[in-house]
Amino acid sequence: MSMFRMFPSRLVSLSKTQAQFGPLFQFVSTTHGGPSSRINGLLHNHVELVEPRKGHREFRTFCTASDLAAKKCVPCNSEDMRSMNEELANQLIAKVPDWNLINEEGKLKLARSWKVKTFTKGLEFFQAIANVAEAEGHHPDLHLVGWNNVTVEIWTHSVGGLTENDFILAAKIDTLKLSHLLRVKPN
Ligand SMILES: C[C@H](O)[C@H](O)[C@H]1CNC2=NC(N)=NC(=O)C2=N1
Repeated sequence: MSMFRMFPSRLVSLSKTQAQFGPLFQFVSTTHGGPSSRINGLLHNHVELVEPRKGHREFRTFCTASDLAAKKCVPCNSEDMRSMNEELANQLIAKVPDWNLINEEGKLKLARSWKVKTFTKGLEFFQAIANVAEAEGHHPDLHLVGWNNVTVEIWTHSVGGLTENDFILAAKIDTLKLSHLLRVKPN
């Protein structure tokens, strides 16, 4: 499949850096937002062109959670960083199925909650996540409520929404071995 083809536009925005190196690709809709758009950037993962639906063409990337976890967050202050739309967020949330996609007054975020064994194990939990966040230069919002309820929210503050960085961080958090800190849910 040729890398550059004209497709009806689906306004999806990622930073150029992410589009070049990510398994995703960037649609650039024409200025008038009309039907033509171009794919640019490398398609790292198999992309399937789903049958056109009423003039739209849909793409599915097959990047997996481990693909996301193996990637690196890009600096959030790059000038071409923009938040993604809900459609792409709904596609990407499938790659990190234990996370929830929340919409807080129009602001999209990723969120996930756990119950920890003790208050101090909650702090250990945060420290393990903080180590990943510091290594990535991308940071979550951490909540420890009622001594053992932990919630992690991830979004890109510089754009006020979601970017691929957020999904990368969520996928990396999911690779951490933290079950020893967690209360086992009564079955
Ligand atoms: C320069 C550096 O990219 C910024 O300060 C980072 C730090 N960590 C961050 N974390 C998150 N979640 N969003 C940001 O916009 C952000 N910006």
